Amino acid sequence: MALCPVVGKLLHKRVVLASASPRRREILSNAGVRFEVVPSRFKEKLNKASFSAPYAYAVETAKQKALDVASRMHQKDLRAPDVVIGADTIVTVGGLILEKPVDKQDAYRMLSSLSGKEHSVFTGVAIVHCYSRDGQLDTDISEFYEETKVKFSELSEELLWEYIHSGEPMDKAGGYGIQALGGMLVEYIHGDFLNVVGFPLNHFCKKLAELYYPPKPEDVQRVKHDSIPTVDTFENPSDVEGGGSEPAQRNPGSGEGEGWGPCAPGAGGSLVEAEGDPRARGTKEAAKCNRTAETLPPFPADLLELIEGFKASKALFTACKLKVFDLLRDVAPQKAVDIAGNVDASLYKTERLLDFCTAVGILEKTEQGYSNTELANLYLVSDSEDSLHSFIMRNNDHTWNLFTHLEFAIQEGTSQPRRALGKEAEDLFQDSHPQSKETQLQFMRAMHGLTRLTAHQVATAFNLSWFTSACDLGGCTGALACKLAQEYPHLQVTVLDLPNVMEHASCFQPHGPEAAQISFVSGDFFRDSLPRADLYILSRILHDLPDDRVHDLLSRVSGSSKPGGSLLLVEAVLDDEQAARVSLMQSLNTLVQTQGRQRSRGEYRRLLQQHGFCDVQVARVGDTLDVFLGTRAAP
Ligand SMILES: O=c1[nH]cc([C@@H]2O[C@H](COP(=O)(O)OP(=O)(O)OP(=O)(O)O)[C@@H](O)[C@H]2O)c(=O)[nH]1
Repeated sequence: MALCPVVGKLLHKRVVLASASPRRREILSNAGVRFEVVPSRFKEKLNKASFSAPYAYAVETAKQKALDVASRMHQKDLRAPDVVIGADTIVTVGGLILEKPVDKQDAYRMLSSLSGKEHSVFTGVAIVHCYSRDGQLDTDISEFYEETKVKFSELSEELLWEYIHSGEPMDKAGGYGIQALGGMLVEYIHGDFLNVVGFPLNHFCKKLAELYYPPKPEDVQRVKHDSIPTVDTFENPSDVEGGGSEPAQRNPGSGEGEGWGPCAPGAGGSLVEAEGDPRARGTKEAAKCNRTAETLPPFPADLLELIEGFKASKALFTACKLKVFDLLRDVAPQKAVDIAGNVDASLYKTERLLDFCTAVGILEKTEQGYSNTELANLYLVSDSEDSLHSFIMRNNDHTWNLFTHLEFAIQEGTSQPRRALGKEAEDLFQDSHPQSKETQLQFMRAMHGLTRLTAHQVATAFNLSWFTSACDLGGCTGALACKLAQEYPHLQVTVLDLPNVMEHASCFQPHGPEAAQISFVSGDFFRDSLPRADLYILSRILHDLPDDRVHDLLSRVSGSSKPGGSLLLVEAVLDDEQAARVSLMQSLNTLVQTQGRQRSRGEYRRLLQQHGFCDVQVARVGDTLDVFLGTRAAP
């Protein structure tokens, strides 16, 4: 692949990304760069007025971020990394520089100044090559910036506040994330999209090419000014023999603005080398080393992520189990020593865990200590409204064990609760296998968090306003019922679930006005008569059941439905290409846990029709869920 040789030049180096931005991390790792993350502690408070142009401010800030990390790492290890990359993204409008908003009012101020206008996004980048000379840090700095123009639509007050309350603006330059909800505000962009997201990858590759493959005078005519060189363009004997592997050193005679000097004759065409200079010797060795790097196959970044992915999951599970995010919700920032003391763990190892959490964007680290990111406050704190803490703990305590038996599930074609948990698959959802109150509550909280993630979209996938009564079969904590009641004030919703679930449902009952619309009924939808309703709901139930039980349940629902009544079915389906990876992973989850199976959209549609539900409509919700609405025909 043409881009690989450029990025491949970094493969044998210790590369550090001096940034806490999860977006920068993702962009660089998607490009196959292997690197460590050490967030910079440089305070972004240079005097903006002292810069001739906004981009100069971004470039200088990027440089200071990278230098801060280089010098800290050098002091700590007495060895700096080979390359440190720093970046800074700003937005400019009407002569003002906008950085990350400090609070919601600030986000409002920023976003309203962008409404209906074109603005510029600048990302400054510094690539700092580090060398150790007599114990001192020496650096060669290469810097550049990229500009992208973005135009916003006119934004209503309501939209602005809704967007601000989503929490997305808070850690983003200019108060928006073009890659997520913020993309909806954008009318057009001119330039590099990834530059807006935080890292101008294309310009970065060109810069690397310029550094590692400086054109020889005779090549100047051959190289298109703005192209990223490929192997074909540059691979020739003199390039391989003499260099092109280490960045070309600045010609001592050339000024800062002149960029990188052309090759010195006799040094293989690309390096200025001094006899006896250890740095030059290192360069020769590296050149030999990188000769093979050029012919290496593409770096398997995605594969490595797959191989090691379980370690990242386990680190998150551990931080949740130690309630690190609860601790930091209450008091932040906190130093590692205080957090370790609070969670009763080793200081050194806690610090490693906290730094990992910082690197993956769920904690922030400053000189004052660690704090939760917005994401952690929303989802990782154990008692937040949208908490996924119990879902994470369920994965840690339950699903993890099941997945260690995946090979048996595949070989034997059976689910594995007996081997993994000492239970039968059918006992997982039944009263027949009593669970401790804590396990039951953990399961219910996990389902609650998961259901809430998509409940609004499920409730509004179709216009359900003409129904007056609904029954959510296996509706657990009533998370979906609650959204339905909020959306449709004339709808009465019954939640039917097993007695062991209903026993704890009161812990989740809503307190708002919608509480009066919801009732909880204890029962087994396979045995007891179903509460009367003109809309039945089966949300994420059928995939856990084998075919005979699916037919059994659907015929009971169909038998209870009046002509004109409907069934709303919610399931992750198997055959949608876009969602293939997530759905396939869920299908592994189903096969290891239960006797059910994931089905295709066509299969669910046929199942509904077979049981008398016609005019089946389907809507896609989020990345994975399909919502089906079928109407009971007259028998
Ligand atoms: O559309 C988007 N625009 C910007 C972003 C993110 O915004 C921040 C910009 O902040 P900064 O450059 O100061 O970087 P930090 O996040 O503070 O990390 P450092 O440790 O590098 O200072 C950046 O994260 C962009 O990715 C976005 O996501 N979308």
